[in-house]
Amino acid sequence: MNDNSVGQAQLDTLQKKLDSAIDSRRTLEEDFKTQSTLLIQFISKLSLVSKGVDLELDNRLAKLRVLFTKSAPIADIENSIAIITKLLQQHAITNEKNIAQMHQRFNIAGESLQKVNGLPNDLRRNLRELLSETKSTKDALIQYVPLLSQLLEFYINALSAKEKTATNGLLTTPNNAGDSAQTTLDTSSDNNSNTASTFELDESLLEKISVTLSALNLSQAHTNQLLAIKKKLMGDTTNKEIVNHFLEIFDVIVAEFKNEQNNAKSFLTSLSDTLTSVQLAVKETLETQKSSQLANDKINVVLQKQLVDMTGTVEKALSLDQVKLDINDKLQKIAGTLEAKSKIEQQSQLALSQKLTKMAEKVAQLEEKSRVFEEKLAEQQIKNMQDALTKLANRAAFDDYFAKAMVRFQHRPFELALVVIDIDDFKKINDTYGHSAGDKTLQVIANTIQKHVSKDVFVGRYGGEEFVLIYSQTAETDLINELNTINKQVARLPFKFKNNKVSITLSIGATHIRTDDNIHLAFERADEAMYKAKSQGKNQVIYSK
Ligand SMILES: Nc1nc2c(ncn2[C@@H]2O[C@H](COP(=O)(O)OP(=O)(O)OP(=O)(O)O)[C@@H](O)[C@H]2O)c(=O)[nH]1
Repeated sequence: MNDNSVGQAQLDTLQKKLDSAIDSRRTLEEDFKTQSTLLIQFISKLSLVSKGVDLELDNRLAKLRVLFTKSAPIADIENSIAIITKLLQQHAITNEKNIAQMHQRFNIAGESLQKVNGLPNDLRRNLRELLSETKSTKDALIQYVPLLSQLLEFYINALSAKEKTATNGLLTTPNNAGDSAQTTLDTSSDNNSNTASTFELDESLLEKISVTLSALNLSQAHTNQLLAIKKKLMGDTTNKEIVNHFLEIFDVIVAEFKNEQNNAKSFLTSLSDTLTSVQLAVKETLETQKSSQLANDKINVVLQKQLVDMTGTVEKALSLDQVKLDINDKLQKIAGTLEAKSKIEQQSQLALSQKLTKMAEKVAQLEEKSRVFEEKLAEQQIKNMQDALTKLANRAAFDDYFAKAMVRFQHRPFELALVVIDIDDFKKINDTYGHSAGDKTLQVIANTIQKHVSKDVFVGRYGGEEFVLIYSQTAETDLINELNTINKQVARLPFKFKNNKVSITLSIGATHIRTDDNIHLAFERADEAMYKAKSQGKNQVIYSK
């Protein structure tokens, strides 16, 4: 082999090593790009899930997504993740504060009840247990605070209402009781506190409680429990039973708080944990890159020096043979240095790809959790728009649907009609056969209406014994025919309460929306038509032009 071919072979080896170093670098960059895309997708999904929870969090996540999309410097990304982690921590603190406040209120109300004289022993024991349990665990969801406060208010009202009407000494209030929570249950007429005293609940109060309970959107299991308690409450006749059932209602609501809170808490905790570990992984990656950059820089210096040496060798050489020998020697050294360089790059690539794999696993785990949370949120949203008793759309869903229909109508008018349906003499059903019979009646009538309306008609429970329908493409005659059919179907329902056959009828008011209407005017017209049906003898449909 002549000198030229030895030199050429060395240069070829050098070229190959350089090529392989360039390839490793490219693979590294591609891997990083793939993982960045994965993170961008994850952050998008995360933004969707946490949307509306906190405006600032929404914005920060959007910014982080942009940073990833435009491959911003890793230090900026690290900074952005640190801010998001901090936000999540602040969120957790605010949440804790709200929960603490909620508990304080809960305990104040509970302790007031404890001060009531003459409470039965088992009730006192249950109450003590409930209070000590809620004191230590501090569980509650802020969205339920107004409902729970309302319920507590009913409870206190129930006791003080009896104060005023108690003429038989069953309930009295001590003269110094300035605080409504100091209401005293006095069983002086019967000193045995276990003996049940008569306590007739104010009907409007029961109705308010019933409506409040229906407005609570709890899980299916808790809703069933509440319905069962509500049923028992309607048949209660003694103080002891009523108070016990109120406490059972609290128990169900507290249990629901716990479930909901645990779900949200565990999601936020794992979100925060994952972001922290992503932040750590990014930091480590940055450090790995920095140290591999340092090692590379050092090698480059060595290479540089070796190349300079080689030039010096040629300049200083006395003979061609010596040049050959020296260059050969230097080329060996350069090849060794390049090999070391490529090894460092491979190691750094391996370390980086291991970290990215770990990160991707974490992201996948969190994606799964956020999917479950997303499903729960969607379920909750459906429940928020549904009436718990009849399973029809509720008032909120109606308001939303009708408002959107009105916007479409104002954009381009079409046959948009609104119908208000009210059950006739419904109070009589409640008064004669009890509230449970009334509830059952509402369910059966809701099903019958739903069964006999055309497809695509919106059916909702407006409240109490009132239903609303929205028709989107039905002309006057067809609308009146369909409403008459519904009316007849309901009148034919074979209701039987306490062995009495009962016929229940409807009063129905309907109208088409006019171009000069607004939501309020249209509703009033349909409502007036319904009242006209009532005043003209009930059990009929009135259409208002
Ligand atoms: N069982 C039950 N009753 C309810 C519910 N919501 C409202 N009510 C009752 O519905 C009744 C409505 O009575 P009113 O408004 O006097 O009307 P009505 O007896 O139907 O009389 P007309 O409208 O004149 O035919 C009241 O007794 C309410 O307590 C509920 O969710 N369940």
